[in-house]
Amino acid sequence: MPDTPEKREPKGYAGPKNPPKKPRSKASPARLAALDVVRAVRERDAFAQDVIGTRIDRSDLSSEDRAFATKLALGVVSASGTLDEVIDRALNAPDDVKPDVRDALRVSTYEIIFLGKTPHAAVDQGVELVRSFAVSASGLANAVLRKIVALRAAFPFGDPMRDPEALARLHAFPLWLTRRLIADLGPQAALDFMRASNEQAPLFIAVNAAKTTDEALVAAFEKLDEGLDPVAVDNVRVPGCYRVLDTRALLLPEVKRLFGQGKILVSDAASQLVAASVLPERKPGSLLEVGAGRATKTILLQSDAERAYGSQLELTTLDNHDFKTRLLKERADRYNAQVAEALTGDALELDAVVGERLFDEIFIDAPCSGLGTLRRHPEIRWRIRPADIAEFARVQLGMLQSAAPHVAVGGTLAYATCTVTREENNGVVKAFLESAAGAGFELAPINGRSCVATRLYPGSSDAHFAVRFLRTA
Ligand SMILES: C[S@@+](CC[C@H](N)C(=O)[O-])C[C@H]1O[C@@H](n2cnc3c(N)ncnc32)[C@H](O)[C@@H]1O
Repeated sequence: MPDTPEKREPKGYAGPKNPPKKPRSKASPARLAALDVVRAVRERDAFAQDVIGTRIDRSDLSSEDRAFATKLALGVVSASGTLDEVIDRALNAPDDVKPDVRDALRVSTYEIIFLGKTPHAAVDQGVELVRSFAVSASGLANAVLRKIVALRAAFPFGDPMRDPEALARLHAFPLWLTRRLIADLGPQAALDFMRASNEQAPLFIAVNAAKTTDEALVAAFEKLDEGLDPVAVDNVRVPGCYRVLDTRALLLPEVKRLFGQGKILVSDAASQLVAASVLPERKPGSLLEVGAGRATKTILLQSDAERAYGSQLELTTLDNHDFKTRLLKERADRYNAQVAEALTGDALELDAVVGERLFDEIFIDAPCSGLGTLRRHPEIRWRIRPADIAEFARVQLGMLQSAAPHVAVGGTLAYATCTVTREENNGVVKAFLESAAGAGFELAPINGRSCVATRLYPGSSDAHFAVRFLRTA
């Protein structure tokens, strides 16, 4: 999903316009923190992870409370549409419930329906949560939550094996998206995808070869007695990628120092796989990275270049947001990733940005629906609309067509997304190859296959997609 500055928590942001009054209730601190996040995500159209970063990670909650608050907040945002449907079934006049009361009901309904919380505790805590900011609504909360406890046995209100609506409810997905996933991935992979989207994402780090070595990093973690597993995705070892077995390791001062020194960064394993896989066997003379954002792939590409070729690439980056280009420069600097030129401009009008320049490789990290990252971006699930997917596909195809004339003959054009819809992946590839701009390009193998297409299943990396086209004429 494209992100914009106004969706993020501004620096020094002190909280919502109408922060919940100091609790006069017995709601637990973790639930109050989760409610705070859920409310901010709704009111500010914010990203849950960003709000969790400011409101939970930096709070003085105990580590257990932080973990529970995070799980609750991510779960409630992920399931919000389904929670609303359940809440509405228990209300006589759904439209009369104020949004902040509904937020609190969502938290408790999530506990009742999806976490199997004991009825008494869930109702009690839900009422206390509402009482913490709206004493007058605590009676309503009590009545609604009791009805929801009674509804729990019938959830998902149908047979998920036969009824897509029940299947969608069971995994807290919009019905249209459930149908689309089944059509695009097949029933079993769609089911795996939906299940995995509701689980916590594993934590992967990348070793920045521009600053350190795998050996040094592994030794540093061993010294701290923290487990690291080397990662393979689809049987391909991802260079420099490790899974951190205990996420609390990130709180250790020694590990924080490694991040501060730019020796490691957090990045999903599939994202690391894509960066490593789009580099050709022989070092290209120049590479243009389109959709460079805040430099994560820029850093990975240069780190992989150090590994593969022993030196960094002549790398130009492009993004259409100036604030991202500024962030990219700062971040690339910290990670010692060399950027020859960081451009801001529209990749749909590449001629206007780079004139007649040719590159040995152009890599498009395309804006997309982001469905492969639902565990980390739970708000996408209920914000995305079918029309958005068609619009992403239009922009993606436009980016490829605009980039094609700027690839030198014999060079490569790589295209990546972090989504699973056929329309944005194979659909765009096909449309490009069939278009006039795609004449002279053919699909080139990537890791010995026709594409990278990582799947989402419990414990997996995110779902990413990548292809490489070779310019032959
Ligand atoms: C998938 S994100 C890139 C993530 C980034 N490469 C990273 O690793 O962090 C896609 C990026 O494309 C950028 N973008 C969207 N439309 C664009 C356009 N027309 N021209 C240039 N960049 C665009 C967005 O601002 C966003 O940063």
